[in-house]
This record gives sequence, structure tokens and C-alpha cells, in this order.
Amino acid sequence: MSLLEVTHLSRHYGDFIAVENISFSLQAGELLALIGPNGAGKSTTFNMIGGQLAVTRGQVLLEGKPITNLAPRRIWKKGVGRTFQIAATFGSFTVAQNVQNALLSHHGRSYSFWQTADRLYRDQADALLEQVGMRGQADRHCSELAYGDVKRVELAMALASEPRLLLMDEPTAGMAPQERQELMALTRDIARARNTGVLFTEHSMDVVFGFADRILVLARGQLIAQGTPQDIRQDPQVQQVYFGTR
Ligand SMILES: Nc1ncnc2c1ncn2[C@@H]1O[C@H](COP(=O)(O)OP(=O)(O)OP(=O)(O)O)[C@@H](O)[C@H]1O
Repeated sequence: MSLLEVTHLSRHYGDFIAVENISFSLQAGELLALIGPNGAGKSTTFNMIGGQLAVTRGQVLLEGKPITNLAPRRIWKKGVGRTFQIAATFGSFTVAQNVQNALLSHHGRSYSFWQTADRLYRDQADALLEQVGMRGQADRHCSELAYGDVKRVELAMALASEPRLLLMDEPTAGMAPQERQELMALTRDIARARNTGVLFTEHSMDVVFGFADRILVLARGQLIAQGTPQDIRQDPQVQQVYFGTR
């Protein structure tokens, strides 16, 4: 059974068709890239899967069970984690506190500034920070970190809920080439080690072709191709519609 199965998914705004009849699946441990020109429907697709946007037609199954049109929090509870394009850490909290906060939220508790709260889930937070290479910076404030390091902390926060599927919206936006490669290599290692599926949107072609196991290509709301990086590179329709050449 696929980890994620999307069938005939559509989103209309009145007469305007943002996404039309797209179907694909994603396996556990797989990195699947969703690419396409501006306005192709990537964010719309992402937001339908994550529950931020209502589905007009079609179905989303997670491990065989429907999650279509559930509230985002319920979808998150069922094992869909998410990182956002805009950094989502609290700058005035330390690195560890940000991850502890995500752990508290996963366990249905809220953060308090009481002294004891400072130790809650600290060991688990340290273990997650170890995985993303940020253990040594656990007690620094997030506002002091380099951008690439903030993205690592966000990854640790997303992993706090032990997602089966991780949705990453332009994970490397705003990063230098070297940082991009490092973050994606880390993401791939974690996906393989935890058997977590990763669906990501991305504009950097070096990241897409370097790290995706398979690629989905959207153009004007339609899925025009899906396959391995090699398949996609050679697809004449992709070259024409997406890259503007043949
Ligand atoms: N609330 C809305 N009402 C009407 N049209 C919308 C709405 N939101 C998005 N759209 C349209 O749906 C289409 C798909 O938008 P979407 O944001 O999913 O594209 P995208 O592939 O993520 O683009 P980008 O790479 O620029 O982020 C676009 O034409 C957009 O203008």
C-alpha cells in the first residue's frame, strides 16, 4: 500500500481551474518533488493535502485511509508534518525550546515559562537536534542563527510529531547552493532512516534533479508528467511546457 495516494484531485475557484484531476502516489521513504512554473498549482495541491484548502473533487488517502478535507490539525495528528517557506521558529526562544515546544504540542501540552517546563522533553529535543546536526547550538536563541541553521531547526520541529509524511514547501528557498545541498542530503538521510515519505515543492533544479527519487510536473493545473529525474529530463512535453525548449 502506498503511503500517500492522491486520486483525481481538483480545485476550482468558480470557473477558474487551479488544479484539475491529478493522481499520484508516494511510497514510504521516498522523496517526491512537485515542480512547475509559477501559478502551475503546486501550493494549491500542497494545501489540499495538508487540509489548508478545501478539495473540489478527488480523494487523498494516507496509508489507505481518507484524509480528504479534514481540518489541518487532524491531518497533522494522523501523521502529516509540514515545513513552511517562511521560517516558523520563535527567535526569542532557544533552539532547544523551539523543538521542546513542538514536542509539547505533539503530546497535547502547551508551553509554560515555569521552570520545570524548561526540562520537559529536553532529552527528546536534544536527540532530534542531534539528528539535524544542531545539538551543539541547542542553547542559542534562534534569532542568532544563520538561515541554513534555522531551516535545520524547523526540520527537527517537523520531526517532533513523528510524521509518516513530510510536506516541505520550498525547503531551500533563500539558501546558498552549498546550504541547499546539505539540507536536502540531511532530509534524504532522515527520510530513509525513518521510512518517512517527503513531498516537496522546489524551484531550484539542482535540488530537484539531485535529490528527488521521482518528480511530478504540473503545468496550468494539469499533471503533465511524472517519473524519475531521467524520465523527466527527457520528456519532450516537459521540455516544451516547462523549460520552454525542445
Ligand atoms: N484564492 C484564489 N482565488 C482564485 N485563484 C487562485 C486563488 N489562489 C490561487 N489561485 C490561482 O490558482 C493558480 C495556482 O496557484 P498556486 O499558488 O497553486 O501556484 P504555484 O504553482 O504554487 O505557483 P508559485 O510557484 O508561484 O507559488 C494560479 O493561477 C493562482 O492565481
